[in-house]
Amino acid sequence: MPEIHHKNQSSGKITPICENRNVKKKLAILGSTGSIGHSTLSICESFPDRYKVVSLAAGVNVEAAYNQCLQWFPRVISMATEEHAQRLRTMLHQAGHHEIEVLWGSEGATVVATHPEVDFVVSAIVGVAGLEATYAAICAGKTIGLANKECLVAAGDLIIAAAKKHNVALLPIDSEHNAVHQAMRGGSPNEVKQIWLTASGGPFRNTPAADFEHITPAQALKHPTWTMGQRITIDSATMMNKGFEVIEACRLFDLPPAQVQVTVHPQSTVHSLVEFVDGSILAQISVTDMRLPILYALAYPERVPSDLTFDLKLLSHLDFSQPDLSRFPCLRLAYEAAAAGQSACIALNAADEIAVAAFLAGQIPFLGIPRTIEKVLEKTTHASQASIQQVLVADQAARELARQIIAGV
Ligand SMILES: NC(=O)C1=CN([C@@H]2O[C@H](COP(=O)(O)OP(=O)(O)OC[C@H]3O[C@@H](n4cnc5c(N)ncnc54)[C@H](OP(=O)(O)O)[C@@H]3O)[C@@H](O)[C@H]2O)C=CC1
Ligand SMILES: CC(=O)[C@@H](O)[C@H](O)COP(=O)(O)O
Ligand SMILES: [Mn+2]
Repeated sequence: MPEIHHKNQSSGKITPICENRNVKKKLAILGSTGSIGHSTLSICESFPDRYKVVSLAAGVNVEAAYNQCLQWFPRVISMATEEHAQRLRTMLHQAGHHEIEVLWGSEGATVVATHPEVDFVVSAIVGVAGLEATYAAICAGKTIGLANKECLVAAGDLIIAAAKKHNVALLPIDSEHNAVHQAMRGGSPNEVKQIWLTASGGPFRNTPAADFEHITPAQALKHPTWTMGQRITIDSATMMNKGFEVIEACRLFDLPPAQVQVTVHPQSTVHSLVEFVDGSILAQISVTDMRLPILYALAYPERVPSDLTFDLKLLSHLDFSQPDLSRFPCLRLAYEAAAAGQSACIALNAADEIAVAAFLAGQIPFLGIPRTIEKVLEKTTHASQASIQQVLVADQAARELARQIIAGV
């Protein structure tokens, strides 16, 4: 059995580099209190002369948002609800900080993302909750560091069209797409034969099918190689995360699903591969630490020196194998949704979000996640969504359907 190295995401600090740069990139961070938000702020700490935090958006973690305000003094911060914004405002006012504007909801996050001083937006709110603000940032001409894959699953066509129209760079932070983005610099798009997204296989890579029904949330939340938020961790356990990533890759790199392959690579050191028509395969290899793809996106097109070094000994044993679609039906469902079109992709993501929450709440078993999604997809009819508002309407309908299925109505 090969030894798989320990998770090291965001462990330790990158040695701070002071460069006395005159021009700093000015950042909005959507999802600042989450795993990606935390890693992004760690980069800002390490490169104080390169990056300045202008605005933040968070959900319900008022304590963390308050601490970030005291460290970064953003011009504006937004919370998920009015109640959470009011609690944060009160804490800031009691500490004598009246200068930080506190907003809430999707509108508040949109103000954060489109702030006139901001030139780079890190999109890392989890789920479709981040869609409106990300879309608005693109339309406002901001460069996007995109971690939020659900945006591309639900509204990929609209996002890509807006990015083209406004000449905006969408720089992938998701580790696999970041790897593909790096490898793509080795050839032109029409020279690509196919891409290979690596999948860790999650905590149940070797679990027999008969045991899947009894998987608990605590077991599913133990990702073997990455430390991440709860939704993506469960999605990795079902391999829906890889399904979303297939759709994300189709959108970002303008490829049909047949040219986006998945290979199970439990070491999570090869972050993905691009196969070119001449037979060459370019892979991106680095530490299992999200700060590297975040730094790549923030610094692009430059490369910034860091001490996120990779130990070549970790390449002494690498495994790659085919995913097992019978034990991981979510990956099959995602390929089917990708082929079926936008309405199916919206339903795929919405049903998954509801089903994952129900699993974590102990309302459905692990296998209830794919069962719920499959039933929602069966009942989803094709319609065209020509605006973000129409996407959100379809998203709400699919959520309602998933809730009804879970309730057994
Ligand atoms: N973590 C990772 O390594 C990777 C993550 N991604 C993607 O990045 C995104 C973020 O993931 P991750 O950081 O792990 O997730 P987390 O759950 O750790 O963080 C989610 C963030 O979103 C905020 N949030 C949730 N709901 C709302 C809302 N309604 N309004 C405003 N903010 C909200 C949370 O705020 P609060 O905590 O205050 O409630 C938190 O800041 C996801 O789309 C994920 O798929 C992609 C690749 C890797
Ligand atoms: C870090 C990252 O990009 C995650 O999306 C990761 O890929 C999840 O691991 P899985 O490969 O198990 O889905
Ligand atoms: Mn990923």
